[in-house]
Amino acid sequence: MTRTNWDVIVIGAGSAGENVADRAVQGGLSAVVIESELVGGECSYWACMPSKALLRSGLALRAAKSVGGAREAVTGELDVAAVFARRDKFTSNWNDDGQVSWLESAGIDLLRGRGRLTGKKAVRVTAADGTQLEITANHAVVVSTGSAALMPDVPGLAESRPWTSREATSAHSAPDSLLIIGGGVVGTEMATAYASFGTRVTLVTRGRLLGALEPFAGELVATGLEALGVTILSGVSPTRVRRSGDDAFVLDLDDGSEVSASELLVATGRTPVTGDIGLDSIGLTPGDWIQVDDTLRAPGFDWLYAVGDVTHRALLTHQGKYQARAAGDVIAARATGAPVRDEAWGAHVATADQAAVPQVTFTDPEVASVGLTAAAAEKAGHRIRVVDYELGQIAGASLHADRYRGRARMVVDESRQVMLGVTFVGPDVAELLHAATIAVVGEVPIDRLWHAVPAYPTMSEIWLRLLEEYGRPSA
Ligand SMILES: Cc1cc2nc3c(=O)[nH]c(=O)nc-3n(C[C@H](O)[C@H](O)[C@H](O)COP(=O)(O)OP(=O)(O)OC[C@H]3O[C@@H](n4cnc5c(N)ncnc54)[C@H](O)[C@@H]3O)c2cc1C
Ligand SMILES: NC(=O)c1ccc[n+]([C@@H]2O[C@H](COP(=O)([O-])OP(=O)(O)OC[C@H]3O[C@@H](n4cnc5c(N)ncnc54)[C@H](O)[C@@H]3O)[C@@H](O)[C@H]2O)c1
Repeated sequence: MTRTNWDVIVIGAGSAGENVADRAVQGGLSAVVIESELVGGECSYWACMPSKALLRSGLALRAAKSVGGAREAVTGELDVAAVFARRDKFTSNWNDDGQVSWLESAGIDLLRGRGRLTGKKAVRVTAADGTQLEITANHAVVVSTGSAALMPDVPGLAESRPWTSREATSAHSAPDSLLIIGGGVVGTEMATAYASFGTRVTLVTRGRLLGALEPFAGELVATGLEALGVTILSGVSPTRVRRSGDDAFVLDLDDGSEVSASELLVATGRTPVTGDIGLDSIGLTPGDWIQVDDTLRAPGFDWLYAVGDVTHRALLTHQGKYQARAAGDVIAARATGAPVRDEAWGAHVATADQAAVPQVTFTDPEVASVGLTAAAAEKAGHRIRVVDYELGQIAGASLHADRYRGRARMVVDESRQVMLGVTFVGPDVAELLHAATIAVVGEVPIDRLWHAVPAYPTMSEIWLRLLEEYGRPSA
Protein backbone atom coordinates (compact mmCIF):
# COMPACT_ATOMS: atom_id res chain seq x y z
CA MET A 1 0.00 0.00 0.00
CA THR A 2 1.53 3.32 -1.05
CA ARG A 3 -1.11 5.51 0.57
CA THR A 4 0.26 7.51 3.49
CA ASN A 5 -2.61 9.77 4.62
CA TRP A 6 -5.98 9.00 6.20
CA ASP A 7 -8.52 11.00 8.19
CA VAL A 8 -8.05 8.71 11.21
CA ILE A 9 -5.14 6.48 12.22
CA VAL A 10 -5.86 3.79 14.81
CA ILE A 11 -2.88 2.11 16.51
CA GLY A 12 -3.97 -1.38 17.63
CA ALA A 13 -6.69 -3.51 16.02
CA GLY A 14 -8.17 -5.11 19.12
CA SER A 15 -11.91 -4.98 19.75
CA ALA A 16 -11.71 -1.29 20.71
CA GLY A 17 -9.55 -0.28 17.74
CA GLU A 18 -11.71 -2.12 15.23
CA ASN A 19 -14.83 -0.40 16.53
CA VAL A 20 -13.46 3.12 16.59
CA ALA A 21 -12.32 2.74 12.97
CA ASP A 22 -15.72 1.35 12.00
CA ARG A 23 -17.62 4.28 13.51
CA ALA A 24 -15.24 6.82 11.93
CA VAL A 25 -15.75 5.22 8.50
CA GLN A 26 -19.51 5.11 9.03
CA GLY A 27 -19.26 8.82 9.85
CA GLY A 28 -17.80 9.48 6.39
CA LEU A 29 -14.07 9.49 7.24
CA SER A 30 -11.25 7.30 5.96
CA ALA A 31 -9.46 5.15 8.52
CA VAL A 32 -6.49 2.83 8.78
CA VAL A 33 -5.72 0.44 11.63
CA ILE A 34 -2.18 -0.67 12.42
CA GLU A 35 -1.75 -4.10 14.00
CA SER A 36 1.47 -5.78 15.10
CA GLU A 37 -0.02 -9.17 16.03
CA LEU A 38 -3.50 -10.51 15.26
CA VAL A 39 -6.44 -8.37 14.14
CA GLY A 40 -9.03 -8.85 16.87
CA GLY A 41 -6.57 -8.46 19.73
CA GLU A 42 -6.42 -10.01 23.17
CA CYS A 43 -10.12 -10.78 23.61
CA SER A 44 -10.39 -12.97 20.53
CA TYR A 45 -7.20 -14.98 20.94
CA TRP A 46 -5.89 -14.87 24.54
CA ALA A 47 -8.64 -13.55 26.80
CA CYS A 48 -12.47 -13.51 26.71
CA MET A 49 -13.17 -16.07 24.01
CA PRO A 50 -10.63 -18.79 24.78
CA SER A 51 -11.07 -18.41 28.56
CA LYS A 52 -14.85 -18.73 28.31
CA ALA A 53 -14.46 -21.70 25.95
CA LEU A 54 -12.21 -23.38 28.52
CA LEU A 55 -14.80 -22.74 31.25
CA ARG A 56 -18.05 -23.54 29.49
CA SER A 57 -17.80 -27.36 29.21
CA GLY A 58 -17.09 -27.87 32.91
CA LEU A 59 -19.92 -25.51 33.84
CA ALA A 60 -22.32 -27.36 31.53
CA LEU A 61 -21.33 -30.73 33.00
CA ARG A 62 -21.79 -29.53 36.57
CA ALA A 63 -25.10 -27.90 35.61
CA ALA A 64 -26.38 -31.25 34.36
CA LYS A 65 -25.17 -32.93 37.54
CA SER A 66 -27.09 -30.41 39.62
CA VAL A 67 -30.50 -31.48 38.28
CA GLY A 68 -32.02 -34.79 39.39
CA GLY A 69 -32.86 -36.96 36.40
CA ALA A 70 -30.15 -35.36 34.28
CA ARG A 71 -27.59 -36.16 37.00
CA GLU A 72 -28.21 -39.89 36.63
CA ALA A 73 -27.53 -39.65 32.89
CA VAL A 74 -24.04 -38.15 33.41
CA THR A 75 -21.85 -41.18 33.53
CA GLY A 76 -18.56 -39.88 32.17
CA GLU A 77 -15.92 -37.29 32.95
CA LEU A 78 -15.06 -34.07 31.13
CA ASP A 79 -13.26 -34.78 27.84
CA VAL A 80 -10.41 -32.34 28.37
CA ALA A 81 -8.88 -32.82 24.91
CA ALA A 82 -12.29 -32.03 23.37
CA VAL A 83 -12.52 -28.87 25.48
CA PHE A 84 -9.15 -27.66 24.16
CA ALA A 85 -10.21 -28.56 20.60
CA ARG A 86 -13.44 -26.57 21.01
CA ARG A 87 -11.39 -23.63 22.35
CA ASP A 88 -9.19 -23.83 19.23
CA LYS A 89 -12.27 -23.29 17.04
CA PHE A 90 -13.18 -20.13 18.96
CA THR A 91 -9.71 -18.72 18.38
CA SER A 92 -9.74 -19.84 14.70
CA ASN A 93 -6.44 -21.53 15.59
CA TRP A 94 -4.97 -18.07 16.17
CA ASN A 95 -5.60 -17.05 12.57
CA ASP A 96 -7.14 -13.64 11.92
CA ASP A 97 -8.33 -14.09 8.30
CA GLY A 98 -11.97 -13.71 9.41
CA GLN A 99 -11.32 -10.43 11.19
CA VAL A 100 -9.26 -9.11 8.25
CA SER A 101 -12.20 -9.87 5.94
CA TRP A 102 -14.46 -7.95 8.28
CA LEU A 103 -12.13 -4.91 8.14
CA GLU A 104 -12.25 -5.06 4.34
CA SER A 105 -16.05 -5.30 4.32
CA ALA A 106 -16.23 -2.31 6.66
CA GLY A 107 -14.01 -0.20 4.40
CA ILE A 108 -11.18 0.03 6.94
CA ASP A 109 -7.58 -0.16 5.71
CA LEU A 110 -5.04 -2.33 7.55
CA LEU A 111 -1.31 -1.87 7.92
CA ARG A 112 0.51 -4.80 9.51
CA GLY A 113 3.37 -3.69 11.72
CA ARG A 114 4.22 -1.73 14.83
CA GLY A 115 2.85 1.80 15.07
CA ARG A 116 4.80 4.57 16.78
CA LEU A 117 3.82 8.21 17.15
CA THR A 118 6.50 10.53 15.76
CA GLY A 119 4.77 13.86 16.38
CA LYS A 120 1.45 15.63 15.87
CA LYS A 121 -0.87 13.40 13.77
CA ALA A 122 2.18 11.48 12.54
CA VAL A 123 2.89 7.77 12.93
CA ARG A 124 5.70 5.49 11.75
CA VAL A 125 4.73 1.90 10.92
CA THR A 126 7.51 -0.68 11.10
CA ALA A 127 6.65 -3.97 9.40
CA ALA A 128 8.01 -7.33 10.57
CA ASP A 129 10.64 -7.22 7.80
CA GLY A 130 11.87 -3.85 9.05
CA THR A 131 10.29 -1.79 6.26
CA GLN A 132 9.12 1.58 7.54
CA LEU A 133 6.25 3.78 6.39
CA GLU A 134 5.60 7.32 7.64
CA ILE A 135 1.87 8.11 7.67
CA THR A 136 -0.25 11.09 8.72
CA ALA A 137 -3.80 11.71 9.89
CA ASN A 138 -5.99 14.65 8.85
CA HIS A 139 -8.09 14.59 11.99
CA ALA A 140 -7.19 12.09 14.71
CA VAL A 141 -4.85 9.41 15.95
CA VAL A 142 -6.47 6.88 18.25
CA VAL A 143 -4.32 4.77 20.58
CA SER A 144 -5.93 1.40 21.30
CA THR A 145 -2.86 -0.69 22.09
CA GLY A 146 -4.49 -2.46 25.06
CA SER A 147 -2.84 -3.90 28.13
CA ALA A 148 -0.53 -6.79 28.98
CA ALA A 149 -0.15 -9.00 32.03
CA LEU A 150 1.57 -7.27 34.92
CA MET A 151 4.54 -9.16 36.34
CA PRO A 152 5.02 -8.20 40.01
CA ASP A 153 8.53 -7.46 41.19
CA VAL A 154 9.06 -10.71 43.10
CA PRO A 155 12.63 -12.08 43.09
CA GLY A 156 12.98 -14.96 40.63
CA LEU A 157 9.45 -14.59 39.23
CA ALA A 158 10.11 -13.24 35.73
CA GLU A 159 13.21 -15.47 35.34
CA SER A 160 11.15 -18.56 36.18
CA ARG A 161 9.11 -17.90 33.01
CA PRO A 162 5.64 -18.47 34.46
CA TRP A 163 2.40 -18.52 32.54
CA THR A 164 0.48 -15.28 32.12
CA SER A 165 -3.15 -15.23 30.98
CA ARG A 166 -1.86 -15.71 27.41
CA GLU A 167 -0.33 -19.11 28.13
CA ALA A 168 -3.22 -20.16 30.39
CA THR A 169 -5.78 -19.46 27.66
CA SER A 170 -3.74 -20.93 24.79
CA ALA A 171 -2.31 -24.06 26.48
CA HIS A 172 -2.96 -27.37 24.71
CA SER A 173 -2.94 -29.60 27.76
CA ALA A 174 -3.64 -29.29 31.46
CA PRO A 175 -0.68 -29.45 33.87
CA ASP A 176 -0.77 -31.90 36.80
CA SER A 177 -0.66 -29.03 39.24
CA LEU A 178 -0.95 -25.25 38.93
CA LEU A 179 -0.08 -22.43 41.29
CA ILE A 180 -1.94 -19.18 40.66
CA ILE A 181 -0.81 -15.83 42.07
CA GLY A 182 -3.74 -13.39 42.26
CA GLY A 183 -7.34 -13.72 43.40
CA GLY A 184 -8.92 -11.42 40.81
CA VAL A 185 -10.98 -12.26 37.76
CA VAL A 186 -8.27 -14.08 35.80
CA GLY A 187 -7.09 -16.03 38.87
CA THR A 188 -10.55 -17.27 39.86
CA GLU A 189 -11.69 -18.03 36.30
CA MET A 190 -8.54 -19.95 35.41
CA ALA A 191 -8.64 -21.79 38.78
CA THR A 192 -12.19 -22.86 37.88
CA ALA A 193 -11.22 -23.99 34.38
CA TYR A 194 -8.09 -25.92 35.30
CA ALA A 195 -9.65 -27.51 38.40
CA SER A 196 -12.40 -28.77 36.06
CA PHE A 197 -9.68 -30.42 33.96
CA GLY A 198 -8.38 -32.36 36.98
CA THR A 199 -5.36 -30.11 37.62
CA ARG A 200 -4.48 -29.69 41.32
CA VAL A 201 -4.84 -25.92 41.71
CA THR A 202 -3.47 -23.76 44.53
CA LEU A 203 -4.51 -20.12 44.44
CA VAL A 204 -2.41 -17.62 46.40
CA THR A 205 -4.15 -14.35 47.23
CA ARG A 206 -3.00 -11.48 49.39
CA GLY A 207 -6.55 -10.14 49.94
CA ARG A 208 -10.02 -11.58 49.58
CA LEU A 209 -11.09 -13.07 46.28
CA LEU A 210 -12.59 -10.67 43.72
CA GLY A 211 -11.78 -7.77 46.02
CA ALA A 212 -13.38 -5.12 43.80
CA LEU A 213 -16.81 -6.75 44.05
CA GLU A 214 -19.31 -7.18 46.91
CA PRO A 215 -17.62 -9.27 49.64
CA PHE A 216 -20.18 -12.11 49.38
CA ALA A 217 -19.12 -12.65 45.75
CA GLY A 218 -15.61 -13.66 46.75
CA GLU A 219 -16.94 -15.76 49.63
CA LEU A 220 -19.32 -17.78 47.45
CA VAL A 221 -16.71 -18.15 44.70
CA ALA A 222 -14.20 -19.40 47.32
CA THR A 223 -16.71 -22.03 48.44
CA GLY A 224 -17.27 -23.03 44.80
CA LEU A 225 -13.54 -23.29 44.12
CA GLU A 226 -12.98 -25.40 47.23
CA ALA A 227 -15.78 -27.72 46.10
CA LEU A 228 -13.78 -28.18 42.89
CA GLY A 229 -10.74 -29.13 44.97
CA VAL A 230 -8.87 -25.81 44.74
CA THR A 231 -6.65 -24.93 47.71
CA ILE A 232 -6.93 -21.22 48.52
CA LEU A 233 -4.10 -19.63 50.47
CA SER A 234 -5.42 -16.23 51.62
CA GLY A 235 -3.60 -13.32 53.20
CA VAL A 236 -0.22 -14.36 51.83
CA SER A 237 2.11 -12.97 49.20
CA PRO A 238 5.00 -14.60 47.35
CA THR A 239 8.49 -13.44 48.36
CA ARG A 240 10.59 -15.55 45.99
CA VAL A 241 10.17 -17.97 43.11
CA ARG A 242 12.50 -20.84 42.21
CA ARG A 243 12.55 -23.69 39.73
CA SER A 244 13.45 -26.99 41.40
CA GLY A 245 15.38 -29.82 39.74
CA ASP A 246 12.33 -31.67 38.42
CA ASP A 247 11.14 -28.48 36.70
CA ALA A 248 8.59 -27.56 39.36
CA PHE A 249 7.92 -24.00 40.45
CA VAL A 250 8.51 -23.36 44.14
CA LEU A 251 6.98 -20.28 45.73
CA ASP A 252 8.22 -18.92 49.07
CA LEU A 253 5.40 -17.13 50.90
CA ASP A 254 5.64 -14.32 53.40
CA ASP A 255 4.24 -16.50 56.22
CA GLY A 256 7.38 -18.66 55.96
CA SER A 257 5.74 -21.53 54.09
CA GLU A 258 6.42 -22.74 50.54
CA VAL A 259 4.24 -24.27 47.86
CA SER A 260 5.13 -25.95 44.60
CA ALA A 261 3.47 -27.08 41.39
CA SER A 262 4.37 -28.08 37.87
CA GLU A 263 3.09 -24.77 36.43
CA LEU A 264 2.71 -21.22 37.71
CA LEU A 265 0.21 -18.60 36.49
CA VAL A 266 0.69 -14.93 37.32
CA ALA A 267 -2.71 -13.15 37.37
CA THR A 268 -1.97 -9.92 39.19
CA GLY A 269 -3.54 -7.31 36.95
CA ARG A 270 -2.55 -5.46 33.80
CA THR A 271 -0.04 -2.89 32.57
CA PRO A 272 -0.60 -0.49 29.63
CA VAL A 273 1.02 -1.25 26.27
CA THR A 274 2.41 2.26 25.86
CA GLY A 275 6.12 1.75 26.54
CA ASP A 276 7.20 1.89 22.89
CA ILE A 277 4.54 3.80 20.98
CA GLY A 278 6.31 7.16 20.83
CA LEU A 279 4.42 8.94 23.62
CA ASP A 280 7.58 10.90 24.37
CA SER A 281 7.40 12.48 20.90
CA ILE A 282 4.21 14.30 21.95
CA GLY A 283 5.16 15.13 25.53
CA LEU A 284 3.52 12.16 27.27
CA THR A 285 5.27 9.54 29.39
CA PRO A 286 5.96 6.11 27.89
CA GLY A 287 4.53 3.30 30.01
CA ASP A 288 1.67 5.38 31.44
CA TRP A 289 -2.03 4.68 31.00
CA ILE A 290 -3.47 7.32 28.63
CA GLN A 291 -5.75 9.80 30.40
CA VAL A 292 -8.82 10.84 28.41
CA ASP A 293 -11.96 12.87 28.98
CA ASP A 294 -15.43 11.38 28.55
CA THR A 295 -15.21 11.90 24.75
CA LEU A 296 -12.07 9.73 24.92
CA ARG A 297 -9.81 12.65 23.91
CA ALA A 298 -6.52 13.24 25.71
CA PRO A 299 -6.51 16.55 27.62
CA GLY A 300 -4.34 19.17 25.93
CA PHE A 301 -4.70 17.64 22.44
CA ASP A 302 -7.33 18.23 19.78
CA TRP A 303 -6.28 15.20 17.72
CA LEU A 304 -5.24 12.44 20.18
CA TYR A 305 -7.77 9.89 21.42
CA ALA A 306 -7.50 6.60 23.28
CA VAL A 307 -10.00 3.78 23.76
CA GLY A 308 -10.07 0.38 25.46
CA ASP A 309 -7.81 -1.01 28.15
CA VAL A 310 -5.08 1.56 27.50
CA THR A 311 -7.30 4.26 29.08
CA HIS A 312 -7.62 2.29 32.34
CA ARG A 313 -11.29 3.32 32.54
CA ALA A 314 -12.83 -0.17 32.57
CA LEU A 315 -10.72 -3.09 31.37
CA LEU A 316 -13.50 -4.99 29.63
CA THR A 317 -14.19 -5.68 25.97
CA HIS A 318 -17.73 -4.36 26.00
CA GLN A 319 -16.68 -1.10 27.69
CA GLY A 320 -13.80 -0.64 25.24
CA LYS A 321 -16.21 -1.09 22.33
CA TYR A 322 -18.66 1.32 23.96
CA GLN A 323 -15.88 3.91 24.26
CA ALA A 324 -14.90 3.21 20.66
CA ARG A 325 -18.41 3.90 19.35
CA ALA A 326 -18.48 7.23 21.18
CA ALA A 327 -14.95 8.14 20.07
CA GLY A 328 -15.45 7.21 16.40
CA ASP A 329 -18.66 9.20 16.27
CA VAL A 330 -17.25 12.27 18.02
CA ILE A 331 -14.16 12.27 15.81
CA ALA A 332 -16.45 12.28 12.77
CA ALA A 333 -18.67 14.98 14.30
CA ARG A 334 -15.73 17.23 15.13
CA ALA A 335 -14.20 16.65 11.69
CA THR A 336 -17.38 17.55 9.82
CA GLY A 337 -18.59 20.31 12.13
CA ALA A 338 -21.66 18.34 13.17
CA PRO A 339 -23.09 18.95 16.67
CA VAL A 340 -21.17 17.32 19.51
CA ARG A 341 -23.34 15.63 22.16
CA ASP A 342 -20.93 15.63 25.10
CA GLU A 343 -23.38 16.08 27.95
CA ALA A 344 -23.69 13.14 30.42
CA TRP A 345 -25.30 10.17 28.64
CA GLY A 346 -24.95 11.99 25.28
CA ALA A 347 -24.06 10.06 22.10
CA HIS A 348 -20.43 11.20 22.20
CA VAL A 349 -19.44 10.33 25.78
CA ALA A 350 -18.76 7.13 27.70
CA THR A 351 -20.75 8.07 30.82
CA ALA A 352 -21.45 4.43 31.75
CA ASP A 353 -17.72 3.91 32.44
CA GLN A 354 -18.25 5.79 35.71
CA ALA A 355 -21.78 4.81 36.64
CA ALA A 356 -22.79 1.50 35.17
CA VAL A 357 -20.08 -0.97 34.18
CA PRO A 358 -21.51 -4.49 33.86
CA GLN A 359 -19.22 -7.48 34.35
CA VAL A 360 -19.68 -11.22 34.52
CA THR A 361 -17.07 -13.37 36.21
CA PHE A 362 -17.50 -16.85 34.74
CA THR A 363 -16.63 -18.81 37.86
CA ASP A 364 -18.85 -21.48 39.40
CA PRO A 365 -20.97 -19.85 40.82
CA GLU A 366 -21.00 -16.96 38.37
CA VAL A 367 -20.81 -13.35 39.51
CA ALA A 368 -22.80 -10.74 37.58
CA SER A 369 -22.51 -7.16 38.71
CA VAL A 370 -23.23 -3.65 37.50
CA GLY A 371 -22.67 -0.19 38.92
CA LEU A 372 -21.45 0.56 42.42
CA THR A 373 -20.92 -1.85 45.29
CA ALA A 374 -22.29 -0.76 48.65
CA ALA A 375 -18.78 0.20 49.79
CA ALA A 376 -18.07 2.19 46.62
CA ALA A 377 -21.43 3.98 46.83
CA GLU A 378 -20.80 4.97 50.45
CA LYS A 379 -17.30 6.11 49.59
CA ALA A 380 -18.78 8.29 46.83
CA GLY A 381 -21.00 9.96 49.43
CA HIS A 382 -24.35 8.44 48.48
CA ARG A 383 -27.02 7.84 51.15
CA ILE A 384 -27.78 4.23 50.41
CA ARG A 385 -29.89 1.30 51.47
CA VAL A 386 -28.67 -2.23 50.79
CA VAL A 387 -31.15 -5.02 50.12
CA ASP A 388 -29.98 -8.67 50.05
CA TYR A 389 -31.86 -11.82 49.10
CA GLU A 390 -30.94 -15.50 48.90
CA LEU A 391 -31.42 -16.60 45.29
CA GLY A 392 -32.07 -20.20 46.34
CA GLN A 393 -35.41 -19.13 47.80
CA ILE A 394 -36.73 -18.16 44.35
CA ALA A 395 -38.98 -20.83 42.79
CA GLY A 396 -37.24 -20.42 39.43
CA ALA A 397 -33.82 -20.97 41.01
CA SER A 398 -34.87 -24.09 42.90
CA LEU A 399 -36.22 -25.51 39.63
CA HIS A 400 -33.06 -24.49 37.81
CA ALA A 401 -30.78 -26.57 40.04
CA ASP A 402 -31.27 -28.77 43.09
CA ARG A 403 -30.03 -27.03 46.26
CA TYR A 404 -29.41 -23.82 44.25
CA ARG A 405 -27.22 -21.49 46.26
CA GLY A 406 -26.73 -17.82 45.47
CA ARG A 407 -27.31 -14.29 46.60
CA ALA A 408 -28.45 -10.97 45.18
CA ARG A 409 -27.87 -7.43 46.38
CA MET A 410 -29.26 -4.13 45.23
CA VAL A 411 -27.80 -0.84 46.35
CA VAL A 412 -30.41 1.92 46.35
CA ASP A 413 -29.71 5.64 46.30
CA GLU A 414 -32.18 6.69 49.00
CA SER A 415 -32.19 10.34 48.00
CA ARG A 416 -33.31 9.57 44.42
CA GLN A 417 -34.91 6.12 44.94
CA VAL A 418 -32.96 4.59 42.06
CA MET A 419 -30.50 1.73 41.92
CA LEU A 420 -26.79 2.47 41.99
CA GLY A 421 -25.64 -1.13 41.74
CA VAL A 422 -26.78 -4.72 41.58
CA THR A 423 -24.85 -7.97 42.15
CA PHE A 424 -26.00 -11.53 41.54
CA VAL A 425 -23.96 -14.57 42.54
CA GLY A 426 -25.11 -18.06 41.63
CA PRO A 427 -25.19 -20.64 38.84
CA ASP A 428 -26.25 -19.11 35.50
CA VAL A 429 -26.87 -15.57 36.77
CA ALA A 430 -25.03 -14.00 33.82
CA GLU A 431 -28.16 -13.55 31.76
CA LEU A 432 -29.93 -11.78 34.65
CA LEU A 433 -27.48 -8.93 34.40
CA HIS A 434 -28.79 -6.87 31.52
CA ALA A 435 -32.07 -6.11 33.27
CA ALA A 436 -30.03 -4.69 36.13
CA THR A 437 -27.87 -2.68 33.73
CA ILE A 438 -30.99 -1.14 32.18
CA ALA A 439 -32.38 -0.28 35.62
CA VAL A 440 -29.10 1.41 36.64
CA VAL A 441 -28.45 3.23 33.33
CA GLY A 442 -32.10 4.24 32.98
CA GLU A 443 -32.19 5.39 36.62
CA VAL A 444 -35.57 3.70 36.73
CA PRO A 445 -37.43 4.80 39.88
CA ILE A 446 -37.97 1.93 42.32
CA ASP A 447 -41.72 2.63 42.31
CA ARG A 448 -41.86 2.05 38.55
CA LEU A 449 -39.92 -1.22 38.81
CA TRP A 450 -42.92 -2.76 40.59
CA HIS A 451 -44.62 -2.62 37.19
CA ALA A 452 -41.84 -4.65 35.54
CA VAL A 453 -43.34 -8.02 36.44
CA PRO A 454 -40.96 -11.00 36.21
CA ALA A 455 -42.40 -14.15 34.63
CA TYR A 456 -43.13 -17.06 36.96
CA PRO A 457 -41.24 -19.28 37.67
CA THR A 458 -38.01 -17.71 36.38
CA MET A 459 -34.92 -16.65 38.29
CA SER A 460 -35.84 -13.07 37.36
CA GLU A 461 -38.35 -13.20 40.20
CA ILE A 462 -35.36 -12.13 42.26
CA TRP A 463 -36.41 -8.61 41.23
CA LEU A 464 -39.80 -9.02 42.93
CA ARG A 465 -38.20 -10.37 46.12
CA LEU A 466 -35.69 -7.51 46.25
CA LEU A 467 -38.53 -5.02 45.83
CA GLU A 468 -40.61 -6.74 48.52
CA GLU A 469 -37.66 -6.58 50.92
CA TYR A 470 -37.28 -2.90 50.08
CA GLY A 471 -41.01 -2.23 50.63
CA ARG A 472 -44.07 -1.24 48.60
CA PRO A 473 -44.31 2.41 47.58
CA SER A 474 -46.30 4.49 50.04
CA ALA A 475 -49.73 5.72 48.89
C1 LIG B 1 -7.77 -13.89 30.58
C2 LIG B 1 -8.65 -12.72 30.29
C3 LIG B 1 -10.00 -12.92 30.14
C4 LIG B 1 -10.84 -11.84 29.87
N1 LIG B 1 -12.16 -12.07 29.76
C5 LIG B 1 -12.99 -11.05 29.50
C6 LIG B 1 -14.39 -11.28 29.36
O1 LIG B 1 -14.88 -12.39 29.50
N2 LIG B 1 -15.17 -10.21 29.06
C7 LIG B 1 -14.66 -8.96 28.92
O2 LIG B 1 -15.43 -8.04 28.66
N3 LIG B 1 -13.34 -8.72 29.06
C8 LIG B 1 -12.50 -9.73 29.33
N4 LIG B 1 -11.16 -9.50 29.44
C9 LIG B 1 -10.65 -8.15 29.17
C10 LIG B 1 -10.52 -7.93 27.64
O3 LIG B 1 -9.72 -8.94 27.09
C11 LIG B 1 -9.90 -6.57 27.37
O4 LIG B 1 -10.63 -5.58 28.05
C12 LIG B 1 -9.90 -6.27 25.87
O5 LIG B 1 -9.25 -7.26 25.14
C13 LIG B 1 -9.25 -4.92 25.61
O6 LIG B 1 -9.38 -4.59 24.26
P1 LIG B 1 -8.46 -3.47 23.62
O7 LIG B 1 -8.90 -3.37 22.18
O8 LIG B 1 -8.42 -2.29 24.45
O9 LIG B 1 -6.99 -4.10 23.67
P2 LIG B 1 -6.38 -5.42 23.00
O10 LIG B 1 -7.40 -6.44 22.73
O11 LIG B 1 -5.21 -5.80 23.85
O12 LIG B 1 -5.88 -4.92 21.57
C14 LIG B 1 -4.76 -4.11 21.42
C15 LIG B 1 -4.13 -4.44 20.10
O13 LIG B 1 -3.10 -3.50 19.83
C16 LIG B 1 -2.02 -4.17 19.23
N5 LIG B 1 -0.84 -3.33 19.44
C17 LIG B 1 -0.25 -3.01 20.61
N6 LIG B 1 0.77 -2.16 20.40
C18 LIG B 1 0.80 -1.92 19.07
C19 LIG B 1 1.60 -1.12 18.22
N7 LIG B 1 2.59 -0.35 18.71
N8 LIG B 1 1.35 -1.14 16.90
C20 LIG B 1 0.37 -1.89 16.37
N9 LIG B 1 -0.43 -2.67 17.12
C21 LIG B 1 -0.21 -2.68 18.45
C22 LIG B 1 -1.98 -5.51 19.94
O14 LIG B 1 -1.28 -6.45 19.18
C23 LIG B 1 -3.46 -5.81 20.08
O15 LIG B 1 -3.93 -6.55 18.98
C24 LIG B 1 -10.30 -10.54 29.74
C25 LIG B 1 -8.93 -10.33 29.90
C26 LIG B 1 -8.11 -11.42 30.18
C27 LIG B 1 -6.64 -11.18 30.35
N1 LIG C 1 -14.95 -12.16 32.88
C1 LIG C 1 -14.36 -11.00 32.71
O1 LIG C 1 -14.99 -9.98 32.46
C2 LIG C 1 -12.87 -10.91 32.81
C3 LIG C 1 -12.10 -12.05 32.94
C4 LIG C 1 -10.74 -11.91 33.09
C5 LIG C 1 -10.15 -10.67 33.09
N2 LIG C 1 -10.93 -9.57 32.96
C6 LIG C 1 -10.31 -8.23 33.02
O2 LIG C 1 -8.92 -8.35 32.99
C7 LIG C 1 -8.35 -7.53 33.98
C8 LIG C 1 -7.18 -8.22 34.61
O3 LIG C 1 -7.61 -9.30 35.45
P1 LIG C 1 -6.69 -9.76 36.65
O4 LIG C 1 -7.35 -10.88 37.34
O5 LIG C 1 -5.30 -9.93 36.16
O6 LIG C 1 -6.64 -8.46 37.56
P2 LIG C 1 -7.50 -8.09 38.86
O7 LIG C 1 -7.19 -6.68 39.11
O8 LIG C 1 -8.91 -8.54 38.72
O9 LIG C 1 -6.87 -8.99 40.01
C9 LIG C 1 -5.51 -8.92 40.35
C10 LIG C 1 -5.27 -9.73 41.61
O10 LIG C 1 -3.89 -9.82 41.82
C11 LIG C 1 -3.58 -9.41 43.16
N3 LIG C 1 -2.25 -8.82 43.14
C12 LIG C 1 -1.87 -7.69 42.51
N4 LIG C 1 -0.57 -7.48 42.69
C13 LIG C 1 -0.10 -8.50 43.44
C14 LIG C 1 1.18 -8.86 43.95
N5 LIG C 1 2.24 -8.08 43.74
N6 LIG C 1 1.29 -9.98 44.68
C15 LIG C 1 0.20 -10.75 44.90
N7 LIG C 1 -1.03 -10.48 44.43
C16 LIG C 1 -1.17 -9.37 43.72
C17 LIG C 1 -4.70 -8.46 43.53
O11 LIG C 1 -4.82 -8.37 44.92
C18 LIG C 1 -5.89 -9.13 42.86
O12 LIG C 1 -6.41 -10.18 43.64
C19 LIG C 1 -9.42 -7.19 34.96
O13 LIG C 1 -9.41 -5.79 35.16
C20 LIG C 1 -10.70 -7.62 34.35
O14 LIG C 1 -11.55 -6.54 34.12
C21 LIG C 1 -12.27 -9.66 32.83
